[in-house]
Formats: sequence, structure tokens, C-alpha cells
Amino acid sequence: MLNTCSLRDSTNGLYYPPMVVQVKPRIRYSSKTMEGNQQKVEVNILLLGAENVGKSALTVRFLTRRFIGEYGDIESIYSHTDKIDGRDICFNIWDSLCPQNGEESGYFNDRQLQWADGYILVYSICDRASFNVVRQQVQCIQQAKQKLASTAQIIIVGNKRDLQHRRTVSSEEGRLLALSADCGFFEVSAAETYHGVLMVFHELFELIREARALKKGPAGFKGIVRSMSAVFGRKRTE
Ligand SMILES: Nc1nc2c(ncn2[C@@H]2O[C@H](COP(=O)(O)OP(=O)(O)OP(=O)(O)O)[C@@H](O)[C@H]2O)c(=O)[nH]1
Repeated sequence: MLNTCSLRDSTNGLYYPPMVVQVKPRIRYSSKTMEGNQQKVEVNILLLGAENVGKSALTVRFLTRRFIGEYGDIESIYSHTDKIDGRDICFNIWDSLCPQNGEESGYFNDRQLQWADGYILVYSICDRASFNVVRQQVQCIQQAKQKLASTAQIIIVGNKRDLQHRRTVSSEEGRLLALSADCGFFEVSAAETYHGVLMVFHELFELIREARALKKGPAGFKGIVRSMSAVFGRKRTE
């Protein structure tokens, strides 16, 4: 079952437990909404990875700054507003469930691919199989991106950094994978620190923002030309 949950803005320090407000995912194809006169930037982020790697732990850490240990297996979409450079950014975060053995759909479906502006692909540094899953997911997403002409961005995250004594995937392997696929890379511990997790989400937002700006390039230039013509045109008639 998929729940849509909402937590209050972190900027005022108030947090509320997630509340189920609807059972279907909120699919938004538009990345921006207007609130009053201010344009509010929205990004859709999909968390993927094998079972038990800490997808929910990372999500809950970002939303509440807390690590609660056990998370259940409910698939959820959360909405959370954070301030970056003085601007309200709305993060819609889809904490997905890893498909169980026997499920035909592979790692993700078309609806998720159309929805996502960015992906956080999570593995556990103590679980090599989960690293291999991320390797395959990167390939699948890159292929799908080409097909959909999508500019979605990817960050690879090695979680459970606190469990060094059980490490089976080196930092270099993670970094190399990210480098070869042109993705961002972080190693974090959702259990130990909030800051590392915050950096993952903020860096992904930056990558998405840059990709959107690049895509908009020529239109942006036309916009400047239009504004200049409007100004000079008006002056001529005064
Ligand atoms: N030591 C340690 N344990 C962690 C960390 N992150 C998550 N865990 C634990 O790993 C287990 C799985 O965490 P979840 O967040 O439920 O993992 P998930 O990827 O959402 O799992 P699924 O819902 O099954 O796909 C839980 O027992 C967490 O407490 C971490 O950074 N360090």
C-alpha cells in the first residue's frame, strides 16, 4: 500500500508524525507551483535500493532529524519544505519498497520514472549484494533517461557508515561507480548523523536545479531579449 504523508516545515523546528492523507501517490508532472506571488520550487525524489539498506531511515532522518530504528514496510510519499538560500523548496520524497522475489516489475515502473526529477540509490556498505543492485539500477535509469529524454539526476549513497567493522564495499568502489555513471556520491550513516543526510538531499536539489537551468537555456535567453525589447520599445513610444 502507498501512503502520502506530510510533515511540517523544519525551519520553525516543529515536527509532526506522518499522517496518512491519501492512499494513492500524488503524481505531479509540473515541477513548480505558484503560491501567492512567490514561485515555489518543487522536486520529486525517488529512493531506490535493495531491502534493509536504510531507505526509510534516510528519509525519516531528513524529515525529522531523528533515527528511530525500525520503520516497517509501508511505501510512502512525503512532502517536506526546506529552506535553501532563503528559498522554500518543496521536496516530494517517494520512499519505495524493493520488489520482492517473484515480482515481475524489476526495480521501478514507468510511473516512478516519469515522476522523478532525481534518484537516491542506496546500498549498505556491509552488503555487497545491495551494491550490485545499485549498479544495475544505475544502468536501468540511464537507459530509461535516454528513452524519455529525461534530465533526472542521480546520487549514489553508501549507508551504514557507522558499521566499519562489517564493511564489504570500499569507499573507492562506490566513488568509482558514481564517477563512471556521472552521478553524485556520498557515504553516510543515517543512524549517526543528520548533517550527512541533509547534504545528500541538498546536493541532489542542486544537481536538479542545474539540469533544469541548462534545459531552459535558450528560452531563458529569449526571455531576456523579450524583456529588453519591451523596455526599449516602451521608451521609444514615451
Ligand atoms: N547501523 C545502522 N543501521 C541502520 C542505518 N540505517 C538503517 N539502519 C537499520 O537498517 C534496518 C533497515 O532500515 P530501513 O530504513 O527500514 O531500510 P529500507 O531500505 O527502507 O528497507 P525496506 O523497507 O525493507 O526496503 C533497520 O533496522 C535500521 O535501523 C545506519 O546508518 N546504520
